[in-house]
Amino acid sequence: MTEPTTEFPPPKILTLSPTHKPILITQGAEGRLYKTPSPIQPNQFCALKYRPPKPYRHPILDARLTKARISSEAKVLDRCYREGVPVPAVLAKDAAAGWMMIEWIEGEPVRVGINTWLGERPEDDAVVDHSQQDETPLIDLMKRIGVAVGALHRTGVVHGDLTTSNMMLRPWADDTLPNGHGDKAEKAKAVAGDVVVIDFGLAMQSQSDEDRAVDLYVLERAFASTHPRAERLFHHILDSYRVAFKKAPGVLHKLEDVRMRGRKRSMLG
Ligand SMILES: Nc1ncnc2c1ncn2[C@@H]1O[C@H](COP(=O)(O)OP(=O)(O)OP(=O)(O)O)[C@@H](O)[C@H]1O
Repeated sequence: MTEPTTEFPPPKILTLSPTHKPILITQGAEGRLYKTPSPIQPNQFCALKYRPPKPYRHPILDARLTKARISSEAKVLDRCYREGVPVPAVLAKDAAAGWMMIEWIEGEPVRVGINTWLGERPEDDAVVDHSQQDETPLIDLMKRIGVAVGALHRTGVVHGDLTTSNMMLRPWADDTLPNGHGDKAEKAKAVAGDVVVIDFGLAMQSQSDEDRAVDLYVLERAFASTHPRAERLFHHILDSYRVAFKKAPGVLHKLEDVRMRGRKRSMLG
């Protein structure tokens, strides 16, 4: 991802309102994400995901690819949303024009919440005396992640890029937030909230244990590199996945094979 800029023209849909300027949130290699007032619910925002034309691609191929990608992402999101998986709702789309409008999810990415929790901990996790710390709020978040991934897989969808950046922590209502002030309460608040899975650009429909295991493996590797100090807690994600998803035992068995292949590959360089 490069630094967001506003130099590029947004899609036509975002230029129609004379009063509201869309905000460019991120700009990746393939697409851009804007925050804009919702045309459906006044006083609310939505996210507009836009895949602009790629000048380096043949125009016919580019139009076909863009349309297929937006349609596929919207279809997967719709399916998940209908089945109660925590994902943003699709509000509108024009696949041929390269955009879809989805529900805006308030809150921070899970990555930020976990890193706030970890705070100034020493890099080397082994020197920390965990018995002195109440890690329940962080462990509870790990369990909510496992439940969300279990729900996703139960629906017959694999995400393709599960990371703690592709999950948002939607804040709970104030009265359900952890009580109190001070460092401990602030840390607990950082990891409070519902886990909402985003970015289904690489997702596909699959019922295969192998595909599901690869999904978990991608998350495991991403987690270890993003939060090395919390790596020893990763098993809580898998434990709650096992409880949330009936077919988890087969997937977790496959995960052993996938890990083994990963280790062999890294040994061979
Ligand atoms: N529905 C949403 N509500 C709030 N913020 C969002 C939402 N969707 C995405 N974001 C924010 O925008 C960032 C980029 O979104 P997303 O990952 O979907 O786009 P991308 O990485 O450009 O997509 P792709 O990987 O498909 O090219 C996210 O990391 C998140 O911070």
